[in-house]
Amino acid sequence: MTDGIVLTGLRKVYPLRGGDVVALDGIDLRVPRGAIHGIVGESGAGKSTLVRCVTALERPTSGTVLVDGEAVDAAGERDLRRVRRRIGMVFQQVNLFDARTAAENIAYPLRIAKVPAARRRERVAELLDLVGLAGRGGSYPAQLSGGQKQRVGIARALAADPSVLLCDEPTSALDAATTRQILALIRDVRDRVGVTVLIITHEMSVVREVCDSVSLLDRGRIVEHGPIGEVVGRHGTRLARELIPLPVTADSTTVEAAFAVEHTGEVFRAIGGIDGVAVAAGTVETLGGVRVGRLRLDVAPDRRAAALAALRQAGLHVTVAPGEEAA
Ligand SMILES: Nc1ncnc2c1ncn2[C@@H]1O[C@H](COP(=O)(O)OP(=O)(O)OP(=O)(O)O)[C@@H](O)[C@H]1O
Repeated sequence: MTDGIVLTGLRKVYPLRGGDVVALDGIDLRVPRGAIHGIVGESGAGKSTLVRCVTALERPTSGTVLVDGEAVDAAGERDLRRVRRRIGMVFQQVNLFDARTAAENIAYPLRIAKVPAARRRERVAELLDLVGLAGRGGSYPAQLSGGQKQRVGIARALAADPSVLLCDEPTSALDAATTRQILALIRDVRDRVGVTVLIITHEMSVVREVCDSVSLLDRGRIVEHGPIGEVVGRHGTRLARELIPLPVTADSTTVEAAFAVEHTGEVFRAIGGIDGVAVAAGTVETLGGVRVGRLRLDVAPDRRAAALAALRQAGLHVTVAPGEEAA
């Protein structure tokens, strides 16, 4: 049995009168048990369709979806209910019952599954504790902040002890500080209960902060994929560029450059060999568990084009102000 999520040759075509829409065009993806995987991509790339296929809300046109070794795509009505119970869903809009307390909202899927009342109470107390809301079970949604409501949403998604947590834009409605707390909670939940997490997002900061690996979806295909440490190290790729957002300088004589810290020696040797480049400032930060060095470099205006080419040749992610490249 293969644990986690395995998608093979997943294809989804929506037949429309004006011509078929190919929403997923042959997706192969494996997310091992306990991993946090991000799916990023522009609007229309196929992210929601992919989620709907994993939760069996949508039947793929062809290909297979396995969750912990069980074929979701081929499940019959009865199996489907059991398979769906293995998948917890967290959405941008939490959609709690306003007239029910946090505890009652969390207990709801357990009532549906006919879990006895005593066990329900026990489980709800465990879940409130897990999501950092111990003592708030009696609060109504209107008495909770956006972040607290999302905590209730996560507890509710985990109630039936799923093996997969699908998070569809889980933090898009939250401010930056609350986003960080919710992402830390998702990571903590993964560490404590070993759930496999798939996060659909359009925010690279979410990927940076919480994901172990990432796939970039473009017109129904995975065009870039890998562990965060690997994708940020790939030269000139879209994910590497977007995962290492360096502040763009408006000054044509300075540029920013980033590199994996283990290459510091080579990077400094390379810079030392390039005419007209000097290090002005530097810092190191950790990104998805990978240490990345950032440098601000002074570049002599008359050597600019050659210096930028040489820096890139040396494997640095170089960022210049828009319109400054040719200056
Ligand atoms: N039910 C449907 N019928 C027809 N076409 C659909 C249907 N659902 C999605 N599509 C099309 O499939 C493609 C992928 O859509 P999808 O919603 O999966 O993208 P997305 O990456 O989730 O976008 P967003 O970030 O805007 O939600 C789009 O071209 C969309 O118009």
